[in-house]
Amino acid sequence: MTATPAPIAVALDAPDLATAVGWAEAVGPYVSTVKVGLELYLAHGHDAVRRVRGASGGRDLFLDLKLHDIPNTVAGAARSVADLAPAYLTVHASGGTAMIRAAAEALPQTRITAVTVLTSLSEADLDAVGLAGPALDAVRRLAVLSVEAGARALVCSPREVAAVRAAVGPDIHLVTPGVRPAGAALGDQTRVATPEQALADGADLLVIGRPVTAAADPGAAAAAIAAALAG
Ligand SMILES: O=C(O)c1cc(=O)[nH]c(=O)n1[C@@H]1O[C@H](COP(=O)(O)O)[C@@H](O)[C@H]1O
Repeated sequence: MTATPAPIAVALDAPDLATAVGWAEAVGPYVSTVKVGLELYLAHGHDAVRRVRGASGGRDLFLDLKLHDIPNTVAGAARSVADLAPAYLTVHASGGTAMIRAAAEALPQTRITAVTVLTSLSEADLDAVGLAGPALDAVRRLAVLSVEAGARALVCSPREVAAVRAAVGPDIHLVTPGVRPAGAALGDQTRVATPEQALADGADLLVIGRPVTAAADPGAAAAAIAAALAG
């Protein structure tokens, strides 16, 4: 077990609970956080969250449900997961100020984490959905709006993290998916950087899924990334 686990949230995007529990056990010694997202939560719910958290050795919980609805509904959804005491709960920043505030008020102990612009989206994708202009402009605008509404963490790509840090200051946790060790397959991610670069640019927590969980030995993959970050 490493003395200080690395600031990594491993995305436990597994089709079944047994696989997710195995990954959580393997990576728990090396990482600070485990992330449960829609694939696992929608199939197995609260029980899955408790099981993987236990298997990880009690690492912090990042509950990635990307809530996006009217404020009353989002507040209710946030209350529905209060007993899991997540350190982070995601909402889509584009849901707007009142929605983010409703989540923050419903779950004051949790860092409501606003997802700015998905790391899978390219500049061309943004054009197509009517968000013309550099991704950075939209990310920065949504970041500032979210923090003003009570978000205490933000998700952006590692390419934008330095600019977002400059815009929101030191107290907001910046979380970056779209992290790929050099040479790793990008999959569906487009706005990416290496773990070392993301951390150097000011990220507090790196979300990493397939580079760890698709490896032959997920524990060894997590340990290698953690060691690279420590070095
Ligand atoms: O909110 C997230 O965690 C998230 C936001 C985002 O913009 N991009 C993104 O990839 N994610 C999540 O981060 C994880 C990335 O997984 P890999 O691409 O396998 O490393 C997945 O669980 C995504 O759902």
